Amino acid sequence: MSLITLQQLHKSYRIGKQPQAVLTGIDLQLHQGEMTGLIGPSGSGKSTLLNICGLIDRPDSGEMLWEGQPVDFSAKAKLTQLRRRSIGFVFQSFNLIPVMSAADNVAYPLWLRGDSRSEIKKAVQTVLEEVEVAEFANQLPDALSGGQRQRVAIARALVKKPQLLVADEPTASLDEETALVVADLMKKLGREYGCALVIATHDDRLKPWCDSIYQLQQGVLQGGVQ
Ligand SMILES: Nc1ncnc2c1ncn2[C@@H]1O[C@H](COP(=O)(O)OP(=O)(O)OP(=O)(O)O)[C@@H](O)[C@H]1O
Repeated sequence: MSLITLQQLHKSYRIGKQPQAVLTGIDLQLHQGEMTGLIGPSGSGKSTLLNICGLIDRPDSGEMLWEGQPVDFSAKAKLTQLRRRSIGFVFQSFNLIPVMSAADNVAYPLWLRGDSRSEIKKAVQTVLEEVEVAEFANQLPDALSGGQRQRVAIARALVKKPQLLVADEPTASLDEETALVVADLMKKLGREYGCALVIATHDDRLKPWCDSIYQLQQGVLQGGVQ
């Protein structure tokens, strides 16, 4: 069974008096252990679709199933709980908290969840080693390179062992070599942690990492399993 099933999702934004249709009938399944790529021109709705998958935004109509159960977008507290517990996010601009060390940034989702200090310490150390930045644990984000910051952001997304990892242009701020290393790491760790990974990208070089790749054009998805 897929982790996430989207059925006939529609979403528009109102700009002035005019509604602008962005998603016009999206059908998609995301499977654990697999990487799904979304490509498409700027403004085609990739972030909008990721935000719905990540329970940050809601569709106007259509259904989203999580492990086969319909998601109720009006149940805000339940959505927040599911998002905190089960979804990790990686962004182009890393979104690390500048006044917190790399280790504390990674620990943050576990503090929010109320884990014990000893559990947090162990989990943070393990994941920082997996993304190969353990030696920078006590540094502030400003002291790290872009690639190192994105590794810390990946660690922060994975530390709670999410079922879904949502990545919006995760390599767009990185040089070519670093981008490919980061893509490789996300794919490897996504498999290891058994999460479904959905990634929006302009970067054609990431295609080989994707199990399925979809082009978002005029509100609908084209493509599929590679
Ligand atoms: N909160 C919002 N209010 C109004 N319009 C929005 C909002 N968010 C997105 N849009 C519009 O929806 C369309 C799709 O935007 P979206 O950010 O999803 O595209 P994208 O494919 O991710 O673009 P990019 O590749 O440039 O990041 C755009 O026309 C954008 O202006």
